[in-house]
Amino acid sequence: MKIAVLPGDGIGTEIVAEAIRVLNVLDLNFEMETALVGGAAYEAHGHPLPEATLKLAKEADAVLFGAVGDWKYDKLERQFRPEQAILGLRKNLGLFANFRPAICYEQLVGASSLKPELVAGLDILIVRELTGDIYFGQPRGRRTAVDGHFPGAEEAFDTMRYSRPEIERIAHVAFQAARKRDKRVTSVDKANVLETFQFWKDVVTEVGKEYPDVALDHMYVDNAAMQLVKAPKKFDVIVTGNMFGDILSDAAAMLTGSIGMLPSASLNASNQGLYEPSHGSAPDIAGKGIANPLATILSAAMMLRFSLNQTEAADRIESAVKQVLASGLRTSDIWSAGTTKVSTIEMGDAVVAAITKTTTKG
Ligand SMILES: NC(=O)c1ccc[n+]([C@@H]2O[C@H](COP(=O)([O-])OP(=O)(O)OC[C@H]3O[C@@H](n4cnc5c(N)ncnc54)[C@H](O)[C@@H]3O)[C@@H](O)[C@H]2O)c1
Ligand SMILES: CC(C)[C@H](C(=O)O)[C@@H](O)C(=O)O
Ligand SMILES: [Mg+2]
Repeated sequence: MKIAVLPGDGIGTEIVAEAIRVLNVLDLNFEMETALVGGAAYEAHGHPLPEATLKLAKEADAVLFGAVGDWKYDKLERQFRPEQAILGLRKNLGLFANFRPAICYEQLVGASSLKPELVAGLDILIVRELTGDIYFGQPRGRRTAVDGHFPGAEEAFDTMRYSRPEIERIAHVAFQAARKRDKRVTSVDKANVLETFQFWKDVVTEVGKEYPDVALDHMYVDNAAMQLVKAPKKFDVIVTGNMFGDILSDAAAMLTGSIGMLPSASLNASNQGLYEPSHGSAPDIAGKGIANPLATILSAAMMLRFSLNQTEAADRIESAVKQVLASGLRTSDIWSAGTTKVSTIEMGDAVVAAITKTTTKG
């Protein structure tokens, strides 16, 4: 078994280093190979997703990804911007199903920006379609407007689109996930305005008929954003398109205490997966040694569970994380009075130590 390790930029390198230490202590005998991606790859090879990196990712059984991006690349031609690396990996590997579980650990109830009673016990799953929608629709570009409010003016445009099979397959993923949980799916759309999302709603409804044991309801995305901060525990599984899923998952991150707590798994049809925290390269804190590595460590646990058939090892990582939080250690993003502030590396040390302790106990 081979894991492609792509740390990327900013805090990507800091948090992936901790996840690697956690994987190493489990002694699972995987081969790991590291490659450059994002801005780091652009600097070295002139492209954010070099051929060799893509090849490594395709050949691996799973990819562990950090984050890409930095403000200094924002003026580059789009094809050279770091973000194209993660988009290219998703597209090239066919990683259409993105799982973003938002779980509020008991110890972090007070770290959320919401009232404790709204998030205590929270366990929701966002299933985000990841290879379609306005992110990948063609045509897109710049042109001179021929109509609209300002004919003759410079304008930019993107194309929102979804095909029936694309919606069907992500809907199946969501219903099947719901069967293992509380058997409720909320499909989030904007069918009241966008034809793409009326179609989305129609197709999800059709697929839902194959899952009579799962309750399906539909919600407009603006209301969903509100409900997520009003009564998040009412959700079980949320299924939605690429762009709405991006936005709603960052909002859901704060329900867990911090975006530094939200892992993710992106799977293709053959269960090959890319695992990454839901957050970005955080240039504002990069290099300071204060980033929370837990979203990446928990993404590594998802990798063991979903792609590498190592359920027990995944359980051990997750219970080590809970133990560390119970012992009061916190990176600054989840720190509150009465807890102990630790660095990225100290948090990694603590998870490694908690795993080692359970190993010794046998
Ligand atoms: N998958 C990815 O690689 C990915 C995802 C999102 C954003 N990005 C890129 O990252 C760059 C920064 O984007 P942004 O600032 O909008 O989003 P971001 O997620 O990087 O950061 C948003 C805020 O959350 C904080 N934060 C994020 N992760 C944290 C962690 N692990 N511990 C503590 N605090 C954390 C940051 O310090 C920042 O204040 C951009 O170039 C963007 O395109 C990449
Ligand atoms: C960096 C960017 C392309 C990416 C996205 O929009 O999908 C990020 O925000 C994410 O959530 O993984
Ligand atoms: Mg995002």
